[in-house]
Amino acid sequence: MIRFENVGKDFRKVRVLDGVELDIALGERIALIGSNGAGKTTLIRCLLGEYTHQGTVTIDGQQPRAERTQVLGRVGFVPQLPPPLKMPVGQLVSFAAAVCRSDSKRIFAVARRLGLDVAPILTRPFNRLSGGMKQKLLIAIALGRDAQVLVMDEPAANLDPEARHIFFSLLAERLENTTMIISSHRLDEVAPLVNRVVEMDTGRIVLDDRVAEDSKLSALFQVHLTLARADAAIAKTLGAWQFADRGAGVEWHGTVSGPDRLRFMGTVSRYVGLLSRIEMKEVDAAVVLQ
Ligand SMILES: Nc1ncnc2c1ncn2[C@@H]1O[C@H](COP(=O)(O)OP(=O)(O)OP(=O)(O)O)[C@@H](O)[C@H]1O
Repeated sequence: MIRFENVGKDFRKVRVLDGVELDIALGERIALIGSNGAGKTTLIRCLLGEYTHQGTVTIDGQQPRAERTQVLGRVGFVPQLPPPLKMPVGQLVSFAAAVCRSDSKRIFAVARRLGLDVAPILTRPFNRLSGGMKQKLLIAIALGRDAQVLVMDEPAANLDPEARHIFFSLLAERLENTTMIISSHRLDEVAPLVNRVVEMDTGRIVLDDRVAEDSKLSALFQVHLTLARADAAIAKTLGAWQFADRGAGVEWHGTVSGPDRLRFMGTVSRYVGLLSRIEMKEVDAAVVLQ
């Protein structure tokens, strides 16, 4: 589906991509990881046809640079930083729907599932939305269409736990017929979403590995924590994960998305001295949890 052949890129004589070779099949979900400046965004920009480069990039045989309109019609993109657009939200969605041969209603429906009601903000300039609202709208634009390729740069970074769970469920609905590339600095953020990990360092691919898929993207875990004593800092953290206090600040209940398990454990590990019990059980996501 996607092929990078000996792709190189220089910015003012500085080598930023160097002989990148990568073949990605339909249905593969790639975590593109690497430290700051490794070349991830540059590789994505080459895939989107935004840069000239050495070597060849093809999406299903088409070259993004030469056939940009056709290729972009098939690629959904969620950028790491929202573009500074002053365009009103309604106009932006109509424009995106027209370019992607989709329909505004479909984009609005995805936004609504993510918890963003677009109706009251149709006339508001995009750059006046909050970070989370912008992210939800950009995800809705990318997913509210029939894209065969989804390219996402840290897509869930600004989402609250509930919206993250819905986002993972939306991705789960697309697994069969979509190729995904998810870029991140942190493997723990994206590893549960993917079946292959590609790591870059100074413009080269230094690791290309398969990942075992033993948990569904849409999985949900019920979590019960018992603390040795109540503590304001952990209460605030658990509150941000939408956990409920079930007993004097020491008994906490909540749900965590399957792909967020590692992230959740990482967060609570900061308070390991306070944890006297932790129980995590997979539950049917369709069941309404208390
Ligand atoms: N437009 C540009 N002009 C000059 N240098 C650039 C440009 N874009 C990127 N670079 C340089 O290319 C290198 C790779 O940058 P890139 O943004 O691809 O890395 P990255 O892996 O996405 O990093 P991050 O995780 O920090 O976003 C960096 O050294 C960066 O300074």
